[in-house]
Amino acid sequence: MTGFQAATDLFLTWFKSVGGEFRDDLLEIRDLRSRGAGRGIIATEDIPQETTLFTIPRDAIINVQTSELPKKLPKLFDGSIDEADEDAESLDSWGSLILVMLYEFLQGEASRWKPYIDVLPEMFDTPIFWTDAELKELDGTCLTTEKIGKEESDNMLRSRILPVVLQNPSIFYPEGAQHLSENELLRLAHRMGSTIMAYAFDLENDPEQSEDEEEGWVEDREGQSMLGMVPMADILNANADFNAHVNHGESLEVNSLRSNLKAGSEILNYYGPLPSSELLRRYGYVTPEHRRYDVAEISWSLVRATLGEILGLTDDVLNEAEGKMDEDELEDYFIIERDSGEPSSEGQLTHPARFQDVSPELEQQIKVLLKHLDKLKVHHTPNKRKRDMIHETLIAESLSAKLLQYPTRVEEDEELLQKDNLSKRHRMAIEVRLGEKNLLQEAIDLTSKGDGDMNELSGERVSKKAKH
Ligand SMILES: C[S@@+](CC[C@H](N)C(=O)[O-])C[C@H]1O[C@@H](n2cnc3c(N)ncnc32)[C@H](O)[C@@H]1O
Repeated sequence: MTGFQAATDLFLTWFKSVGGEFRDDLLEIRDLRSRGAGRGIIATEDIPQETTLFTIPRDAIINVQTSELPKKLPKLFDGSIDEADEDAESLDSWGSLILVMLYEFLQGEASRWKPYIDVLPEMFDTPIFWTDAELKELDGTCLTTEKIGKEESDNMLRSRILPVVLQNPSIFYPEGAQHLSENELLRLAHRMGSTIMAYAFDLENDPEQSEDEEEGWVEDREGQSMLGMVPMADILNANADFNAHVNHGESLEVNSLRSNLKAGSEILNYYGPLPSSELLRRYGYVTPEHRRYDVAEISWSLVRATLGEILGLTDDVLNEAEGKMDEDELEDYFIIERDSGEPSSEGQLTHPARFQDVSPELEQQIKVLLKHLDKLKVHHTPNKRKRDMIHETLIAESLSAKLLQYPTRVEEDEELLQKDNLSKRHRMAIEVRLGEKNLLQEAIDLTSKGDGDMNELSGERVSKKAKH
């Protein structure tokens, strides 16, 4: 038996010993590493709709209510720390759970969750762990350095999390245990943070309990919900086309959703309508089913520069007109996305995702800018038809300019994906950028339907330029 299988078996035995119920007669935890999906849960029989597949008692969850750590450092967790220090922020649910996970991890055999912690990952494919060369493949996509947030996480962990462990070694380490160096601790804190990002659940109240008790499972401090690590529910992989649902009651219950869940199918949870970029950022994987939710971001500065080009206006003029706009109305970025609809109650994707419009917010901002240009008498668009033409041309050309910001073209990406020697990370980066480009092309096609008009305007611009 491999170490991987042995760890799975120990975990399942432990899960039952803490009161978890698992329908072994219907399900099996399988090794899905050959398809890059770690562990997953597979149906071994056909499963009827609304079958309870497994149940997790609330005290088997790891969080601030079940771990011993908050009892040992009460001031830190009850929000009363540093009341005298106005600059001190209390830990949010994220920071609290990182500390709890560090504590439980460092406790080793002394943690009551040890067999569960042993099946949590040591390595991640989320971009926060990518090398610079790997990150380069994401150039032009929504996954910017800021969005990936390595530096911000480092700072948060160094300033808020590590000092707590370093100042309280006798709490975090069992007697005789070797203490980690600051760098080792930082690596471990990143690992715990990423585990929480990809595995933790937002816990909802047990409706029965919250009726008569004030203290519920939703931590209402500053409106934040309570995060928790939920053994077994997080062995489930997930997709946009899914077949199971987690119910938050007295215990957490995972139920089947489909009327026809066949033996051999993987039981899949749902993380929400996430675009490939966000799925990669939070969970370190992508799937074809999530592509329908892909998004691209276009900056206002690019649209503005394109408008300057089309109308032959200088930056000064554009600045002046923009200066007349209400600052609250001025967005820096616009999201381009399809109308993807909702999955059915059985978790199926029944409608194709289609564009309705490129971005009503962008259209509105362009409209306001054109109105101010008109008022300044630097550019007059005499009739609606002409204004619409400028609109369409501007949007289509801005989207085309955005396409040029990716270092590779669609055809190159498609060719690269045919290779079978690509690393997993490289392949995922290509999927993300290709998804964005396909989306932008679809938006261009939608905008370019009135091509005749656009040609007319482009022709006008060319002749205008030629005159200068
Ligand atoms: C909550 S865990 C699911 C259990 C996980 N497979 C394991 O072995 O621990 C979430 C992680 O599982 C992987 N995962 C989830 N759904 C996946 C899918 N459809 N395809 C590939 N990997 C998936 C990703 O690595 C993700 O970060």
